[in-house]
Amino acid sequence: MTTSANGNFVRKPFIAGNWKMNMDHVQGITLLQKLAWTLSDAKHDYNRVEVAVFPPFTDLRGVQTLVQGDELDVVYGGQDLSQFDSGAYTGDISGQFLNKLGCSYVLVGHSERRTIHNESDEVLNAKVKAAFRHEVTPVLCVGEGLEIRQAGTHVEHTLAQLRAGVDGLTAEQAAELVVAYEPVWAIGTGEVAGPEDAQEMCAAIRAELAVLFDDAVAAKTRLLYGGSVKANNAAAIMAESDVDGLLVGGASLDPAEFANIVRFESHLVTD
Ligand SMILES: O=C(CO)COP(=O)(O)O
Repeated sequence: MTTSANGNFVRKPFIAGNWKMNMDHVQGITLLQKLAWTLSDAKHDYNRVEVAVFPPFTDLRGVQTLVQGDELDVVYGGQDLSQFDSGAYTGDISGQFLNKLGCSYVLVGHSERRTIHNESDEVLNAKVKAAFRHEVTPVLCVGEGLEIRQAGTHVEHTLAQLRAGVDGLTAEQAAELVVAYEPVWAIGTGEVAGPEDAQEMCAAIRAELAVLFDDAVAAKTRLLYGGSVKANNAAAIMAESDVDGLLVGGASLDPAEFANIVRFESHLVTD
């Protein structure tokens, strides 16, 4: 992350937990309550670091009720949305429904959607646009598999996904968008990309946004890293100048561990 002379962050850090297909709606409420209590005990400043969770669709109504009832500052979002607004699309979820449930964000193009559900760049671009149509901010996920990393073409590959994902967006939308770099080989494997790998790609994404839009957009878009993030590696990754946040899978299911990731600032090594 980048700080200005007064110690404030230039872009507000964003720490997000992707619960994937874990936690039924009862378990989800317990997890969120524990997370909120832990952060409250630690006097977490939500104005300084934004905290988001991405529960399964079936948990969202319960999450909304808890967030509203207890006036939590945690924001939340869906893990996917349809590129369509309504109609005969069995099993799909409209961005309008997510908006109505108070979702601030939605994940688009997670590698598990790209691989298991064969979602193409064209479909993902339509989903990004659908999210904006319904006033839900998309978190566009990009990243390479192991073979591409080994071939050394990971930057090219990831930037191609980025270009396809943001095609046709306005500068204003691009500045609001969040992009998550998640190298597939580092997801759920315990294999974490080093802070320098995260920085290399986030810097490349920012430079590409400056080319596709302009410098002002590139300076605003928040870029996340995801892949085997834990409390013990979060601070080092967040110390990189172009990394503005973390998209956490497994470790977000443990409220104490996730709270420690949110509180990465207390783990920063100071000279
Ligand atoms: O895919 C991820 C978050 O979206 C990362 O998952 P893990 O943190 O479990 O590696």
